Amino acid sequence: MERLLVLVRHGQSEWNLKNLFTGWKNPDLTEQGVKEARTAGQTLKEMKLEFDEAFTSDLLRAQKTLDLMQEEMGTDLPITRDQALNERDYGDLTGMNKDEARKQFGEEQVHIWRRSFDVPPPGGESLKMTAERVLPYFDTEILPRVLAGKRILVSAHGNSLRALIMQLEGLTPEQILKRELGTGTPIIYRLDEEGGIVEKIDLAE
Ligand SMILES: O=C(O)[C@@H](CO)OP(=O)(O)O
Repeated sequence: MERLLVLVRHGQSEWNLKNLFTGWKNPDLTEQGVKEARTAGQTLKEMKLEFDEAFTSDLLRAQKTLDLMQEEMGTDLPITRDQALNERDYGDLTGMNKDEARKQFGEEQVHIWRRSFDVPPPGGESLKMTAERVLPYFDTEILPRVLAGKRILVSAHGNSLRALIMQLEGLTPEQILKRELGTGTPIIYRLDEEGGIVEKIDLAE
């Protein structure tokens, strides 16, 4: 039985390009983001990976990434969209330029908001809070399917995927916060019957 789980962060969005805190805002992909998504689909096709179902967030950039990947793979998978997989909510920082925020609040404070485990940005979610909604969803909706032999593709976001990867790979908060996920770069996992990792191929490495 092939217990295949592939995670992909959406391609570059307009707000990634403008260096704005994005969170639950809904910008589209840039031209480069479209290319990244297509390349991700082509790569999975070249690797002869096949899927039974796909999951994505409630946000356009992740949904569109999945659609473009499917176009390249020539598939029409059943898709489940859920806001549990959305990006971390950046609260009051949403829409602010990341360099401007550093000038206003200081480099260290902004780093704490972006990459500490349990300090939320004002009015937003910490990675811990993000994990508290992503992981129950993963554990009830996605993992059981993978363990039952369904091959699953997940298109989501930098911080919602960090939460997933932290659990999957058994990483500490320090380890996961150092891990940056490239846009449109799939990570391929094959799991054993208990959800342990048998094989991991990170196309960014
Ligand atoms: O702005 C955001 O929503 C995220 C992802 O682009 O940013 P960060 O890398 O700062 O968590």
